[in-house]
Amino acid sequence: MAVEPLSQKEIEDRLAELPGWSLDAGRLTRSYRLASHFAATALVIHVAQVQEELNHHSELTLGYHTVSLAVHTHSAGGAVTELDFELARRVEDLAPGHGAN
Ligand SMILES: C[C@H](O)[C@H](O)[C@H]1CNC2=NC(N)=NC(=O)C2=N1
Repeated sequence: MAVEPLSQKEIEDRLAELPGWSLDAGRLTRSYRLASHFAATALVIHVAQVQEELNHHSELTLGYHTVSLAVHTHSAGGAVTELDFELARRVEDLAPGHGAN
């Protein structure tokens, strides 16, 4: 997968397809709310599994009933790349199964 930095327009175009995600301080970010702390913890484990599969890792934060992600591509000097969007799409696909919104 290419690790070239995406342009602002490329980022905006991709974000338009990912409701709930935004660009904050140079990172793709999203927060999910879960029904319980255990549900939030289960989502963290699932996301960690996908991150290991992709070999692409976010700053993954577990709150009381929340899970937050912030991701950019270290090997691209901290730019946002397609690898970040690939992770975002995978998490968007699995989150509903956890009752996340
Ligand atoms: C050695 C290992 O493949 C690299 O450090 C991977 C690990 N996870 C990563 N995660 C992110 N967000 N960016 C990277 O460049 C990256 N590189």
